[in-house]
Amino acid sequence: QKYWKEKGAACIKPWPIVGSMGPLVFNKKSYAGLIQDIYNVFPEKRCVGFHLWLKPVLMIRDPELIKQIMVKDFDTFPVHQPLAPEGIDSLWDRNVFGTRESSRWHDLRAILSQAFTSSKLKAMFSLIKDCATQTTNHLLKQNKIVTVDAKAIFTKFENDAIGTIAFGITCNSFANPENEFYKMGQRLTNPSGLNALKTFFGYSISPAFMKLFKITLVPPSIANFFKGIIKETIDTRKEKGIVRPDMIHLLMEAQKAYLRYVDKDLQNSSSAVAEKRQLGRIEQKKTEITDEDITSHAILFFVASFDTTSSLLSFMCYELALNPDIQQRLIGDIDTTLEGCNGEITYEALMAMKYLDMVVSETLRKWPPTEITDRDSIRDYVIQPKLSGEQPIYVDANTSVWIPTYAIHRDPQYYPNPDKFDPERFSEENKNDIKPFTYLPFGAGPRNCIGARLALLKVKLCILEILTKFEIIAVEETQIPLVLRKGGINMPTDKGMWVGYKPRIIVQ
Ligand code: HEM
Repeated sequence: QKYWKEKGAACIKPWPIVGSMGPLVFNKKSYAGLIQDIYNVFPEKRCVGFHLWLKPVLMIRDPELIKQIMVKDFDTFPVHQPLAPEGIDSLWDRNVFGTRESSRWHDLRAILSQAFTSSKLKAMFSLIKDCATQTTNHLLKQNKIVTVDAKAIFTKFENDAIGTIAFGITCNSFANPENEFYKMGQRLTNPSGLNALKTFFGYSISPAFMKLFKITLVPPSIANFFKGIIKETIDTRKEKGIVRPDMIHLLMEAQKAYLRYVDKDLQNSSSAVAEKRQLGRIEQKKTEITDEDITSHAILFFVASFDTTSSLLSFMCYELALNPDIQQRLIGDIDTTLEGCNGEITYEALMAMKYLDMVVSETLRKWPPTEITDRDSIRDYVIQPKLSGEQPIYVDANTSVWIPTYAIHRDPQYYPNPDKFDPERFSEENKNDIKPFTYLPFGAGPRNCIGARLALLKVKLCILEILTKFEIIAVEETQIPLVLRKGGINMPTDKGMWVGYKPRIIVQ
């Protein structure tokens, strides 16, 4: 408390050792609930100080200030809080999320952005559609109402989708639920015990402890498994000249472009040219991409999309089950769209579906898969007073600031009746009323989610496939209202998200 008082910010009184995380640690609150509580303590303040264990963190409440930090003053806040001490996890440190080197981040971001252009997404469309079809076929096979925890279905869908897009492999987790890739993916994204602790809190508890015991973010057994897959894929592709419209291909192309560049460069060996080469490398934005880097990014894509995408799909099914009017309108829209393209959905037709987009947007508003996002300052910074009675707030270099996405999305001053699932908030007429920087499911500014367009494509395609064949209904097991699990991070629910998938046509 003293720390933030001296820096000029209102602050929540920390508990010894656990700081402000007590309610989470002692299973009294979900992570989302805790964020909301911290957010609500000082409703009139633009920011509030709290403690992540012993580490002081500043939560930014005011949308204007969020814009200032994420966009205008990006140069001061260009990185996320490191998840592990630098140097301990070479596999993680080099990817676009983990790197703290500004020029490398810029280059990687430029290379990776090419994977998410409309033409690349179009090329991936059929790979994703196959996974969505396998999901519906699995449910259809049973030819009855299938009652299931939606999350269990969509983790399989997402595993297969990211397997094919980022690793270049076909899994079909429905036909083959014991596949090693799925099991390793579960271990990677659902860490338990010490692993869970370190991925979330490790660095803020004690970087020295992590360094001493060489605790890595991606445990060596899992890293080696994924490294093996990537190596095999790269070798086979090089050997057989295979070209597939996925992310490995893109990174392999970037790797080749760099090697061509260095090759050409090394033909001139005088020292004068060396300097030119140095400049040229910066100007031409050529970043070396090693096989390790490709592995690192494949793992990053897995981690970044596995839980987020499957959560979004699960929450959407839950809300549709509880809101049959909304679901019927969506089904009507889907049927009309399919009629317009002879029963075979196209990328363009899917992207043009307005009501589907409204339903997805509202799900992301009510249930954002990532409760917060963050930025670290790389130099000292002052938040100048703006409201009467405010004083300057001094943010030292290497301070973390948090953007409380979940709490903002549930704040009634921005979204009246926030617990109501209402896609109309995102209609053509209404969406312009949403205050800038109060809708942040994919973050904002230059460091926003690079995979947002891919995520939306996957989710829309999958839900369309499902609603073509099924109606989603509430069943006895459906928890109403839905309760987030106390002590849980990344929006887990207390009792799962059980719904029924009722075939629209039962085959006799
Ligand atoms: C519903 C699904 C998803 C949600 C809700 C989501 C959300 C987010 C959020 C909130 C951030 C931080 C943004 C910021 O701080 O401004 C982020 C970053 C990121 N996301 Fe996503 N994400 C999703 C899916 C994906 C997918 C499918 C991929 C890639 C395959 C992906 C790759 C990334 C990467 C690489 C970053 C870090 C970008 C950087 O630091 O430059 N995400 N995501």
